[in-house]
Amino acid sequence: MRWRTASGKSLKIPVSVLVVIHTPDGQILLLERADRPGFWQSVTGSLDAPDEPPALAAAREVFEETGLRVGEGIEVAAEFAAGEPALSGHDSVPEAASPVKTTATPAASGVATGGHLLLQDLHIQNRYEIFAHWRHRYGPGVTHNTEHVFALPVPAPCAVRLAPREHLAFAWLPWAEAAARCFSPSNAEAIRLLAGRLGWCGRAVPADDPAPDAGPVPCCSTPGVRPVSGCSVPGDDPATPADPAPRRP
Ligand SMILES: Nc1nc2c(c(=O)[nH]1)N=C([C@H](O)[C@H](O)COP(=O)(O)OP(=O)(O)OP(=O)(O)O)CN2
Repeated sequence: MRWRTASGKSLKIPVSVLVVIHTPDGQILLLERADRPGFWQSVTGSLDAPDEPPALAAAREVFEETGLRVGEGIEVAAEFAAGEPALSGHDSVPEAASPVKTTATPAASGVATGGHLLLQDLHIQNRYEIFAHWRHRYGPGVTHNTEHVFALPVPAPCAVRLAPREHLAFAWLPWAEAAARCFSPSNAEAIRLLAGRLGWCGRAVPADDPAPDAGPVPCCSTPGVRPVSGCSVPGDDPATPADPAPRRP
């Protein structure tokens, strides 16, 4: 979102949220940016106003970008659970998405209802250098952005309602594939962190007290599950997306 200055110029506030939407078994929802096709990411967005609480911004961005409402249950259509798109229109389920498993129980109508969606504040703040190609959207001299990280567990992969001006497609991917596909280093790191915490790597790791000499969690880049502080930026402007874009209709 943009913040309008007194002069009427619309500028982004350099404080944003990142919301990793995931299933219990490590499927991650990724969205393909409309302004950069082939660039995939979790839900992101800047604060609407300097005093907007990050948790509210996270819930707002989730709704704007996916149609999912934090605090409400979701419906997983039986057809989608079987691997077919549940919604018509611009939404798509790219072939790259893994076979869908659902823990929800189909009701007589063919629609299964999940539990309430609860946002989880991971209490992680990443401070990253803003890519050169996006710096013009911020005020003069602004070079860094602070990103607050949240997770949103959902019971099963579901079709989402995209905001066509912001995104072209969505995909549910296994966590390792999703992390590899994200263009944003801090997004990939958050997914790997969740994989360590939730045991998708093969073993669960306690969040608060990883053994100091335990070494890295297999298949996670983050040793233990210590919060990321100050995400490193390997390159300023990624010339190409992490992976070729999944197929779209
Ligand atoms: N090292 C960097 N990592 C990341 C950067 C970056 O500039 N450097 N940027 C992002 C953001 O995903 C990207 O800037 C988009 O941010 P977002 O706030 O979602 O902006 P949008 O234009 O999509 O939208 P609003 O919803 O209007 O805020 C990630 N990592």
